[in-house]
Amino acid sequence: MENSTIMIQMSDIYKSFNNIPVLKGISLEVKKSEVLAVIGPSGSGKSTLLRCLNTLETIDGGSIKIKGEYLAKNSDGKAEYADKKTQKHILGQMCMVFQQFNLFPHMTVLENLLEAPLHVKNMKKNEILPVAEELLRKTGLFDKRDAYPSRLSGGQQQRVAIARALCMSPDIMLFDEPTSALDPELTVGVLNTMRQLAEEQMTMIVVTHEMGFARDAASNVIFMADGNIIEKAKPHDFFSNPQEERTKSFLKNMLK
Ligand SMILES: Nc1ncnc2c1ncn2[C@@H]1O[C@H](COP(=O)(O)OP(=O)(O)OP(=O)(O)O)[C@@H](O)[C@H]1O
Repeated sequence: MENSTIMIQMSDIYKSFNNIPVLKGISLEVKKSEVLAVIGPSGSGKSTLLRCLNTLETIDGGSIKIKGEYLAKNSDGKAEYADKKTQKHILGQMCMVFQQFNLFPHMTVLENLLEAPLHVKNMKKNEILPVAEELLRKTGLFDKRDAYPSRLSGGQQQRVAIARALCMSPDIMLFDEPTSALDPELTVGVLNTMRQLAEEQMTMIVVTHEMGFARDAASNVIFMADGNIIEKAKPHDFFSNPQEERTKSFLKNMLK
């Protein structure tokens, strides 16, 4: 159940690629422990929205606040980013999981988990090892700890990617279509791991085409089309009684 602390606040976000607007004044808020599902047609700007949150893309206008701290501030209609130190501090609180798992192929599963805590956070191995092992147990991957990623199924690799992100103890997890590259039978394990995280009160934004997950694991759903948020609602209302025509026709196609 979400509480009232605002973890993410995006206000009036604009982003263009080659003068073509992709985000057209997006505003949203995510509260602590909220699971926000972002759905919408291909090209509507969902991935760009997430990528702007973790600075893989920069915004042109608007502001982004994470846990009350400005990552980017609106200044005369333009976005002005915080200094590098502040950015690093803010970004250290968020981890992102991608469609392609992006594991280090030359490292074992365990080494993948330990890499960032050891070399980004400068933690000691005896501090982080028990955390990593516990995460591997939780995601059902403990017996794979010494395997290389190429030996794992896509679903297992994605669960490693999630465990690796969690090893950084983030307050916020961003998921960009985490099951889209997986065969349907492999999505279940990944979605179950995400459901478990949601039950443990992790604050999450999940860009997904998995309507089942959005319906029963999300606390709120937004529908994006053409760079705008068209509709935002609680999952039950969103799926049983969408208000906007574009949402209705999207859902009709997706739930066919
Ligand atoms: N780096 C880039 N350079 C140029 N155009 C881009 C870039 N990244 C995204 N776009 C364009 O921005 C628009 C939105 O893309 P985005 O990936 O955010 O959509 P999406 O809703 O996540 O789509 P999908 O569901 O297919 O992943 C698309 O028209 C895309 O071609």
